Amino acid sequence: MIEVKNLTKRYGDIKALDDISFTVDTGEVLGFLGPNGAGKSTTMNIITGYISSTSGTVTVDGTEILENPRETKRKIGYLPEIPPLYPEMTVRKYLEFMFDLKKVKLPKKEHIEEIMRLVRITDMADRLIKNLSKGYRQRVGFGQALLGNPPVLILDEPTVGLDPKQIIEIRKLIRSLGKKHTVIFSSHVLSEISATCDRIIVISEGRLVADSKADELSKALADTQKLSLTVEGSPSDVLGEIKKIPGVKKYMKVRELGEKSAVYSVEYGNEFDIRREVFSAMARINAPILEMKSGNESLEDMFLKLTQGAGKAGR
Ligand SMILES: Nc1ncnc2c1ncn2[C@@H]1O[C@H](COP(=O)(O)OP(=O)(O)OP(=O)(O)O)[C@@H](O)[C@H]1O
Repeated sequence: MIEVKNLTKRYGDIKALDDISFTVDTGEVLGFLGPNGAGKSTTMNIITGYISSTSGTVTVDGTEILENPRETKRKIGYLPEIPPLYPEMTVRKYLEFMFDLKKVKLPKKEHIEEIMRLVRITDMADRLIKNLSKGYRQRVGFGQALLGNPPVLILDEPTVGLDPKQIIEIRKLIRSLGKKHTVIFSSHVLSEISATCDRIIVISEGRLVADSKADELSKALADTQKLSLTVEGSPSDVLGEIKKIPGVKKYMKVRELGEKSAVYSVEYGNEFDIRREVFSAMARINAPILEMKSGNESLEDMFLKLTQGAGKAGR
């Protein structure tokens, strides 16, 4: 359905995208994951025809965005990071306005009613957009993206700034839209993407570093867990005991805290939960644990791992 080929984008000296290629099949929900500044918005803006690439092509259902912008754009519903809403309009007026702007050729009233039902904003139809909560405003943004029933939906960080309840609702909405549409949706949060997508593409500094099924990537990234410990006692005794615990892969003293205690970092296999063993081991050597924190890998760790092992998670 979507074919992105050798996309490169320069902004002056900055190479925002460096030879990115991927395809998205019909009906697939693709997550586009990357830290801030990785090039997600740039890619989405090129796919939707808002900006041009320096080189490379984007084809949507057989038509090329640069050669055939009008026809190609009609196949795409786009929800930018900041949806283009008019706060002084009511929800219904705004959707009618966007319907006209997009020159949609469907029965207007019925189509807008259907979309409002789908994104569950019918109750808000006559409210001014400026009086809506952020979650409802985001739904109105989804509504405008759906005008004309485009087969492809491109959603740029659709859950940013929403509270946890709103995030769950929007995830549900994306999953239900994924039944009828091909969806690309970007985020810098792995859990966000893995909860909603079939497949994940990761970009970092403008390069594609992983392309894999959602569950495979989460599994690959989650094979190691980390524990941070603050323990009072002799570091050599503490490290000697940690070393003996089954499942421990890496361990080190991170820093000393005064004369008596130190912070340690322990990495262990995901199939283990070593917290109880750590507790018993430290009790054996009479070394009180002052703090124990489980920490999954940070996004930075994860990108480092992916960038170093680029292609490993690929399919
Ligand atoms: N109009 C522009 N002029 C110059 N540089 C730009 C422009 N737009 C983006 N960039 C740069 O291109 C790179 C990619 O930016 P982009 O906005 O695509 O990243 P992103 O992954 O969407 O990040 P974010 O989540 O922060 O929006 C960044 O280094 C950014 O500073």
